[in-house]
Amino acid sequence: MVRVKLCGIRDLDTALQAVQCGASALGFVHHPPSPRYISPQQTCELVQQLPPLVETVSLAVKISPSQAVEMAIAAQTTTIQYYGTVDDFLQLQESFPRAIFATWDEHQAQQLWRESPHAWVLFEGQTVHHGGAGVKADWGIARKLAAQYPIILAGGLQPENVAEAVRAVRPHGVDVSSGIESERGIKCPQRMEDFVKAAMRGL
Ligand SMILES: O=C(O)c1ccccc1N[C@@H]1O[C@H](COP(=O)(O)O)[C@@H](O)[C@H]1O
Repeated sequence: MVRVKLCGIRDLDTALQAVQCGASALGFVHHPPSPRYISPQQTCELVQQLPPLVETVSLAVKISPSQAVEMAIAAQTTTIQYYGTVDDFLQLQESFPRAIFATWDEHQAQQLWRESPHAWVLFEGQTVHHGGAGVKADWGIARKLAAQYPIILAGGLQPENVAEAVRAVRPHGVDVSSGIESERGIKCPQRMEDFVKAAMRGL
């Protein structure tokens, strides 16, 4: 079964709807320039009201490994999705093993796997602003990577294309932010539900 992460959650109602739809993970963006920004403290309050058995992911963008860990501890999230260098990610893994390395660069993924073969990679589209922009990943490269190690596919996924993406890439999981919104930063309950159903249909 493909795992589904719905990212950019900012309030409890949306978080509970996402869980109800069958999402296996919820993402929280602690990156101030993002329209989906939520502070670690607000995330902590929200996370405490979630039912058990739901993975919660803090997005750490271009900050040091120690700041990323501090942030996840404050947010009380289970996992860190990290945007930075391979070296910093390797350091992060030492203190916070439940971490995912986000990249659009095939060579960075390979470099990481040479150092840490069990590292989790989220492969997304290439953007200037580090994700959340609806830019599609290169599914050909993603397929090649997924044949080597399980990956999470992100970037430009929507209810309309996620089943095809799952069939083409065969990832462990998929991740979406802008593709389930009615407007920038505002999640659409119907699109969240359609996305999870379509992702499950893909396999
Ligand atoms: O969602 C954001 O605002 C965001 C900000 C900074 C880094 C990552 C962000 N989101 C992640 O980007 C990818 C792809 O998003 P989309 O579906 O193409 O909109 C996804 O992993 C989000 O978690």
